[in-house]
Amino acid sequence: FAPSLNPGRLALRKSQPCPLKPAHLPAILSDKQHSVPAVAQQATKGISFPQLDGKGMRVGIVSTRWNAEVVNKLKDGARAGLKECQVEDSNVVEFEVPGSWELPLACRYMAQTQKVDAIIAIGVLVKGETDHYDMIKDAATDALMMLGLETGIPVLNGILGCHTMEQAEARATGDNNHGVWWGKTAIEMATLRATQMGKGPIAASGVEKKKVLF
Ligand SMILES: Nc1c(NC[C@H](O)[C@H](O)[C@H](O)CO)[nH]c(=O)[nH]c1=O
Ligand SMILES: CC(=O)[C@@H](O)COP(=O)(O)O
Repeated sequence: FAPSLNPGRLALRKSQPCPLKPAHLPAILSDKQHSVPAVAQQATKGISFPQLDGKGMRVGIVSTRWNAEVVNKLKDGARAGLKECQVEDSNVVEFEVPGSWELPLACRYMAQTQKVDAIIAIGVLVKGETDHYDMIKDAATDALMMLGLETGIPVLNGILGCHTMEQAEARATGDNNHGVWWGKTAIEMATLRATQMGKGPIAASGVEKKKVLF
């Protein structure tokens, strides 16, 4: 079992049983011997991050007003994740769109300015009575992926596709707030872009101050 790189997470979780089958243990041990109650598995889900330095990085958050209550919690999580990476509040630019369908285009407007190091798109799709959910879920997530590949700017997929509002709430709450991971993932990918492509950090370069588009 590889320990978390983030001491904070490790400290929070050290009293919980490890749900992973340690790679170095003999294969003779059955999965059953490693099984843990569902609740513990849920609590230990997630990802660890290396030490990240987002100083001087400028990050966009585009979010929906659909399912605003949960979306706002995810946004809080994303801001907290960015803060943990030393991104200054003044370097987080935010705007809203009606629904998840609108996220890719709004993110594209933001990406085209070339004044952000990463963009986090946040929305919550909850399956209703019609096929509308499936149409939006696949199209919007594909479009976000294409946008990142097309522009080279990391575009985070912060769209939750849930069958119930409870599922969405659970993923926007406490230690399971996915927004925190999205914030950190944004900085990890922006750092990769900076080191591999020599692009960014935007705020440190002062580029964003030359012409204000948003
Ligand atoms: N049902 C949900 C929507 N629907 C709205 C669409 O995203 C879009 O705004 C409309 O079709 C106009 O283009 N959006 C969500 O984000 N979440 C939903 O659960
Ligand atoms: C605009 C919508 O998202 C809506 O038409 C979806 O309807 P439903 O959630 O009942 O499938």
